[in-house]
Amino acid sequence: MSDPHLSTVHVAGAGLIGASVGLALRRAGVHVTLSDRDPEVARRAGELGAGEPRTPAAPVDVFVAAAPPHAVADVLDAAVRDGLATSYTDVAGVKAGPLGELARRHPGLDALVGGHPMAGRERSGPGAARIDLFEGRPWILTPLPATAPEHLARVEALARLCGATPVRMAPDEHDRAVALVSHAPHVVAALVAGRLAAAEPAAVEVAGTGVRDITRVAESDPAPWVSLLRENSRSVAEVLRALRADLDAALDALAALAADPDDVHAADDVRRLLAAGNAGRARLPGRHGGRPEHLAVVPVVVPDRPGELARLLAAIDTAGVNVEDLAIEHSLGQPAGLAELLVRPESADLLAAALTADGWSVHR
Ligand SMILES: NC(=O)C1=CN([C@@H]2O[C@H](COP(=O)(O)OP(=O)(O)OC[C@H]3O[C@@H](n4cnc5c(N)ncnc54)[C@H](O)[C@@H]3O)[C@@H](O)[C@H]2O)C=CC1
Ligand SMILES: O=C(O)C(=O)Cc1ccc(O)cc1
Repeated sequence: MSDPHLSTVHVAGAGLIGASVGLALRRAGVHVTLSDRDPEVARRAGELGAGEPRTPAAPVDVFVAAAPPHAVADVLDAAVRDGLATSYTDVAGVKAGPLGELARRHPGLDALVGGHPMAGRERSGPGAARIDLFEGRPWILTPLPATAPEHLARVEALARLCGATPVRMAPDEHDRAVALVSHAPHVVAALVAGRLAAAEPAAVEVAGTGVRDITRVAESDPAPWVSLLRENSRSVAEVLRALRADLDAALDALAALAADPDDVHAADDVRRLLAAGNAGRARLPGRHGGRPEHLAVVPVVVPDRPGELARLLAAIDTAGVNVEDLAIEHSLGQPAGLAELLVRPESADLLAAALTADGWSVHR
């Protein structure tokens, strides 16, 4: 199929996702107009460069509904009735409900393709928008049985212009997938973080990076998540029920160990639960949304003096090794931090040797 025509887009809902879409499309040369239920939000998004805050003068190539999930069906319904575009899509985190509702209101509508970019932040509003938010991320497209190929191709082109990789799924397949990889984990993160809210200060103060890592998304504003969980309640409940069975198994094993610390069966049950975690985590795609990346870690001690990190980066550059990621562990009052350099396994020995030769303390 030849490249679909895509030079004008209207984004309705100029918050985090809508404004990020606008920024990315404008960079790609697309003419973007914006609207929001709150005109001040559209004005602010426009000021930040996400598009022109006005109704388009003529039908656009694609209309993007970037409003909260519960509002998407009404926003798309009004746009379709007003004939605002050639193709229609949305970005909501749940698909079967809103798209099913729209298909009921417009039977046979062939111009609609559901969409969901798998990228976000813990903050909302246009001020949190990022031009590169979708770079290298999957953008799930959920065509309906009536969707015509030209509209699917046009919305795929929009996802690509935003830097994302389009992935096709059926709407209910999407809802089950995001329940597993996003919605249920969000609830669990919130529950774990919730345990900290009323805990003894002395306990919270010794928290390390582990609890920080698994509770990152618990920083999010609850309101949009209530909306998502309401719309995807069945699929999320299914994942949480399975998790409850795992928790019960962990509790049984711990009770057995409390009664008899030498109970080898109970210890093996605990080991199996933790090993299942290793297996699940190993299946997660890498940062670029591709196949799992098994990166090696090269930990290096960085003295707590000005310029040391820059000196380390220069040494890595000299070694000619590509660092895929970098994390720094540092405790206040400690004379040194630990930089964890993530590299492809075949480069780890080379980097460790080069840094050691340059006088760095490499912990391997
Ligand atoms: N926040 C995230 O991490 C992600 C969110 N999404 C989806 O993107 C959509 C928007 O979410 P965010 O940008 O995060 O929220 P946001 O709160 O930053 O922006 C939503 C905007 O929609 C506007 N709005 C509400 N009702 C409207 C209506 N009827 N017509 C026009 N505008 C309306 C609000 O005034 C607000 O400015 C949601 O459907 C969400 O599920 C998708 C991927 C990631
Ligand atoms: O933080 C993460 O892991 C995300 O992937 C963010 C995210 C949040 C909400 C969505 O609907 C989609 C993606």
